[in-house]
Amino acid sequence: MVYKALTVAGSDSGGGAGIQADLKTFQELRVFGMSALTAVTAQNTLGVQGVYPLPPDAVAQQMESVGTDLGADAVKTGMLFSAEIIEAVAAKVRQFGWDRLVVDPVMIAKGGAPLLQEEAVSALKTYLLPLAMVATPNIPEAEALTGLKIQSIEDRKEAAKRLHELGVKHVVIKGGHDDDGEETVDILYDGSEFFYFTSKRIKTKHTHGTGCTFSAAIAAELAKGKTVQEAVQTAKSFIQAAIEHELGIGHGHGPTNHWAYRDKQTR
Ligand SMILES: Nc1ncnc2c1ncn2[C@@H]1O[C@H](COP(=O)(O)OP(=O)(O)OP(=O)(O)O)[C@@H](O)[C@H]1O
Ligand SMILES: Cc1ncc(CO)c(N)n1
Repeated sequence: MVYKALTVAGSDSGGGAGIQADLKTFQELRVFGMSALTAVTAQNTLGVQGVYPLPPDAVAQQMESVGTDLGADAVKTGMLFSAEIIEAVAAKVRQFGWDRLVVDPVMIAKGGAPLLQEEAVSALKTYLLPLAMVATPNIPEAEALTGLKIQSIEDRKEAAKRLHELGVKHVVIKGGHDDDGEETVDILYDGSEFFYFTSKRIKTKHTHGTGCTFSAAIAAELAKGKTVQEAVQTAKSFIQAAIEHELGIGHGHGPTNHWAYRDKQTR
């Protein structure tokens, strides 16, 4: 059986985040990867040097090409840049009935460069999040989407409930940014229960693209027909291995190691 996943995201020339992280992750998890590019970024481990969005029609046409021929068992979105691109992407998701949809609401790169225009946040809430099977905000993104200030686990649970009310079926609020403590905890809310995915916090500066890789791994597992809980568990193990076995390349915040999870399985 060949499982297929489509990523709708931006290109990271440095190869650690965006489309490149997504396709590498799909491949590592034995899922055929396809892409619709939303923007080209000139980017490396030191930061983002340039952002060149594509016309919304070009994004829609790439999705149309995939949808009318190959089809997709799961779809994920990453950097979408503008309200116009968000509307175009949501329309195609509806047209093809892509219900195994993971929305990673990418807003700001680690170095502070904006990857989503501020006025596009409401478009994300209106058009795309209601279609999501899973959404994976980090803490600052969950704050921007809900208007809440998130400090405690209780605050994160409240934010998850608010996002569920927008129509997101499963909300994962990631704990990478909560840098106290020895553990990272990702919280999953399915509308009735909370589930916790905990791992040892790794002390490293090489975390470029962790969010992209994590959400791509969820999409890959959903493409295989796994449940959301199973998919999040595999994604957590995948990103843990990728952070733990850092590559140590570039002069700034380096990429994670996309082949580490497979190495661990086959060793
Ligand atoms: N230092 C760390 N040690 C272990 N796991 C981590 C660490 N940092 C992040 N993670 C995990 O990586 C995943 C992504 O979380 P994070 O909050 O960093 O996403 P993000 O901010 O959206 O990433 P980015 O925007 O850089 O792509 C989560 O599963 C989180 O628990
Ligand atoms: C293209 C792109 N998408 C997402 C992120 C967030 O990590 C990034 N840095 N670059």
